[in-house]
Amino acid sequence: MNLYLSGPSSKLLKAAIQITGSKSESNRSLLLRALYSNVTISNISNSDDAEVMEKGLKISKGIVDIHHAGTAMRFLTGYFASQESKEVVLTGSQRMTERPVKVLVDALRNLGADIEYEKNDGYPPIRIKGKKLKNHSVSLPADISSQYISSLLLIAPSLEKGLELNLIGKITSVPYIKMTLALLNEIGVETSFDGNTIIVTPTTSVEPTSLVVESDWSSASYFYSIVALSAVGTVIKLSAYKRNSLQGDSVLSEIYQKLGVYTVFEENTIILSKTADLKPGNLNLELSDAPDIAQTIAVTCFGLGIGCHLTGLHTLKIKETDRLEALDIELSKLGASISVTDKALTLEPTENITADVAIDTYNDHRMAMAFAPLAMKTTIIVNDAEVVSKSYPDYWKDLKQLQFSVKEL
Ligand SMILES: O=C(O)C1=C[C@@H](OP(=O)(O)O)[C@@H](O)[C@H](O)C1
Ligand SMILES: C=C(OP(=O)(O)O)C(=O)O
Repeated sequence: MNLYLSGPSSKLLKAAIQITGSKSESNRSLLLRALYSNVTISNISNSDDAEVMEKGLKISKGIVDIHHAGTAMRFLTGYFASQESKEVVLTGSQRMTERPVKVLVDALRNLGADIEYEKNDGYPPIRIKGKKLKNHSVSLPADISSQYISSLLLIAPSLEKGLELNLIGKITSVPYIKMTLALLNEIGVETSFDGNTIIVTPTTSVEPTSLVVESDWSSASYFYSIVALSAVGTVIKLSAYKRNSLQGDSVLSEIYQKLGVYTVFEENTIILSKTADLKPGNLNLELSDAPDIAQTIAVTCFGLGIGCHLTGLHTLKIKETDRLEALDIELSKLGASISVTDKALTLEPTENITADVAIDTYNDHRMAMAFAPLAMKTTIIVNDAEVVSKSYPDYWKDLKQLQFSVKEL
């Protein structure tokens, strides 16, 4: 499905949108519920990634296909490795077979797991024979993906002696590790994170706990972008958010203030207002704590005609696509002056945006969602627009609510 988009006739927007639950919090909560049956969950994400996670957790034998869901791949690897009597082959989309799992598999093997590669060493598909994991201490590199660490932490309290992790190298995507620990704490598991060492106490049962998933901040980023590209006076309300978010992407409220978007909290709603037409000379940001909002920010800056220098992007090459390359190609088509390395992106200020360009999305939901706000400035085509369902199935419906014209080609 390719979509032709144009923005609302008035650039002064007023709207209120309910955003689905965080896929990161949902997939952690689902795993914890599978381990501790008296955990209940509300505001769970309606995304494909949460759906494949929920289905995967119910399978005991045979093939578990998690499609494009990185968290499901990594979290289920730890889960199945520690579940006696289960034997599965965990696999996913073509792209998933190119996303590395070696660091996690090595760590689990060191704990005693039985995991074999079905095709290429270091990559899915993998055959996992569940076992009681005997060891309780392991070291692993922490600079490639935090999902490996979260996977180990999620099963940690169910291990006989708990778990001690020694993290090697510069820890990446730290807020996601803290989110995992916070959710463990919420169900009553004791943890500590001191320097490079994380310790999780063994826990056989937990008190009945109801986990309320906060709505997804990465999904909110596209509305921050739309507000930044709109006229002064625009107000968009998003729910349901928490003042003390576990999601690192909540840093959006600080970042977009530099682009004239002011955020206030009112109960469980964030109110985004365009208060000024700001044009900072150049936006310099280090995003290793919030990699998923890099595409949104790069596209917003392009739409505003300002330059940016984004660093800390070393994880982007192994996500749904090589996001640095994809941004380079697609922003260039629109007339951007952009350069990328394997961990940074630099955009020069440009005045003009080429109209009616068809943006390729590379099976990456965030390519589709990050480029759509440019319809505030020009007409644009988004190819294979259905990719958004990975994290935000209602995205196009919600843009229509903002009076965007969304037409199938
Ligand atoms: O743990 C999580 O829920 C996630 C961690 C991040 O991945 P990396 O740790 O691989 O950067 C992030 O990009 C992904 O969307 C979700
Ligand atoms: C990187 C992402 O997801 P995952 O790694 O879970 O596939 C994402 O949603 O941007």
